[in-house]
Amino acid sequence: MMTIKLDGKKLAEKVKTRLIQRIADLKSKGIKPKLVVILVGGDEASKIYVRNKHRTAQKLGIETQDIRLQRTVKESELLTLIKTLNADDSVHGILVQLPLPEQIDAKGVINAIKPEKDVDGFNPQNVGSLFLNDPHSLPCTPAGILQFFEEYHLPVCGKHVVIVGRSNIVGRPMAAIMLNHDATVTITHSKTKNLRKLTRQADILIVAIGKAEFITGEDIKPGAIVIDVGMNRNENGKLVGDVEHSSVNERASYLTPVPGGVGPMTIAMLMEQTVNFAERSADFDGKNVFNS
Ligand SMILES: Nc1nc(=O)c2c([nH]1)NC[C@@H]1CN(c3ccc(C(=O)N[C@@H](CCC(=O)O)C(=O)O)cc3)C=[N+]21
Ligand SMILES: [Mg+2]
Repeated sequence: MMTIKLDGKKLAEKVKTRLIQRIADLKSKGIKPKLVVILVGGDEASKIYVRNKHRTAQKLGIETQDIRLQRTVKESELLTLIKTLNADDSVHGILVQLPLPEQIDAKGVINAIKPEKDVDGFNPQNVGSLFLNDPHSLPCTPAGILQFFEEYHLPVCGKHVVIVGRSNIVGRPMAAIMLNHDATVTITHSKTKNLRKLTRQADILIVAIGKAEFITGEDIKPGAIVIDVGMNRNENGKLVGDVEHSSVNERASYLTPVPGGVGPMTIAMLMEQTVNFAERSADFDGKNVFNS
């Protein structure tokens, strides 16, 4: 079987192109979309993410500000900063890069971000709205994955979607989004018995567990659509996904590459969400109607 590559680089360009006019319209109203990224310490994946976010935002004319804090920063300091950004009308989106160092309670920090500025869609209010099929913002990676299904006209309704991984960032919100699109959803994780028996039943398999090449050709049903969310370095320092592409290729009907698949889409959706939020602030004539 010929496997069709789901090209995230190309699709991300398309998503960004459809933002250009919207950003111009905002600017004619005196509004420049602005995203603030808070970084505490910083691992390798985070650095890639930050670099790519910057480059993309700059090209589009979205303002980004990075606030870099020491790894040893106090939680109270971080919370004070978020409060200031929540109150700043020039800021439309706030993203706190995860993971955070151990001394900081990530849950408390995410809770502190005003839901209307929560571009990641991680705040419990936004998670709840998503689960009730009335989303305010979608987590960027699952939102980016959904774009592939729309772009390539791949039906989701009635399909069996199997998700490997139950993280707050990908697995859980992805399950909610697929359920909202009338899929039958199975979430598998480290405690799942006979996990590979379930992955073989998937019409659509979404893998987000952070284990290099965990899913191989034998683990999928021929013709399945496979979405690889992983970004791991193998022993040679090469970037590899959670899927073994050599064996899944020619067995899957569609497959996202790594790199160039889900990663660029995550960034494109982050930009789109920032623009969405800036438009909402403009619609209300600068007045903050979401008093939270
Ligand atoms: N609050 C928060 N939200 C996140 O969404 C979030 C986060 N924290 N922490 C870190 C992870 C990681 N992440 C990436 C997104 C895109 C690429 C990306 O652009 N990847 C490209 C480039 C790879 C390369 O340059 O080597 C690709 O896959 O093609 C990478 C990593 C978002 N995350
Ligand atoms: Mg990728």
